[in-house]
Amino acid sequence: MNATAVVRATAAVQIPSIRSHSTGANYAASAVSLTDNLAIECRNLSFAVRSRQGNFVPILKDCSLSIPSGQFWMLLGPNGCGKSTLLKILGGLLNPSGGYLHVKKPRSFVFQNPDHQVVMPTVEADVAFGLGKFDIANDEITSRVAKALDAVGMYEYLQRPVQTLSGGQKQRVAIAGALAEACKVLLLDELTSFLDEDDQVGVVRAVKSSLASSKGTTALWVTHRLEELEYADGAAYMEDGRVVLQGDASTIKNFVESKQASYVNQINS
Ligand SMILES: Nc1ncnc2c1ncn2[C@@H]1O[C@H](COP(=O)(O)OP(=O)(O)OP(=O)(O)O)[C@@H](O)[C@H]1O
Repeated sequence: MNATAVVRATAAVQIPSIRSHSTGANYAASAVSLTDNLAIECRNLSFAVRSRQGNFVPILKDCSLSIPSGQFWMLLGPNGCGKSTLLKILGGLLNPSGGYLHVKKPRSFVFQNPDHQVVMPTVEADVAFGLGKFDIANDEITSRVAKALDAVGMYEYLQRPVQTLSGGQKQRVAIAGALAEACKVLLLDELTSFLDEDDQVGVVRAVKSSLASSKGTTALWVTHRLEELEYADGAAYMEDGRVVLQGDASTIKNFVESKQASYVNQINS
């Protein structure tokens, strides 16, 4: 598939549902890749929650998305359309009710509020923290931490206590933690929503430059900010639980702007 082509997100392949419904707890995601070039591939994903009355409420419906390896993509759409839900499914934090899912691993999820994930006393200790689960030598840990902090422009903060960092600097440390673990897919949920304008630009640029210095890491970034699209290789737009359009960033930007203009026209007429 041409990565920059605009693709109407329709279900090209009919894949039977793995479950007809789910709270998701015991879904055994059978990961099958259609194409090795894709870091993320989902087709006809569905996800439902159970209401207090016991009914299943669909959140994702026939949701399909393909993201090539090594690219920086953004996911946009109106409030409540399902962006965070899709991201959590891609990150393995939620299990889909049905459909087809492939995400390259290891994958890392970076949350909106950096205070929830930057937890160690110093920057160096925080980035090294996640490496404790691997059987690697101290020299290798030191080297990975240095490279990851360098990739997000934070190497000079190595010894800084984390409580002295700005929100954007904490976000970058959280991203460095994911990069140090050599993640193949980086999932970032509205990182810039808590940040001032300088920090917002710093974080989005850090992701962009860290992908350039990594070996094929792919990032998917949920945002409401159209101006961030200038950093993206591609983007997808969701409405009502499904991706309605995916393609190059400028096409998605034009699409969203024309939707906004037609909405303004409607309320003015
Ligand atoms: N556990 C849940 N129980 C009930 N409804 C849920 C649950 N999780 C999500 N929803 C609903 O699913 C829909 C999609 O939520 P989600 O957070 O994925 O949207 P979003 O596109 O990320 O929204 P926003 O841009 O406002 O962050 C919303 O209507 C939300 O209220």
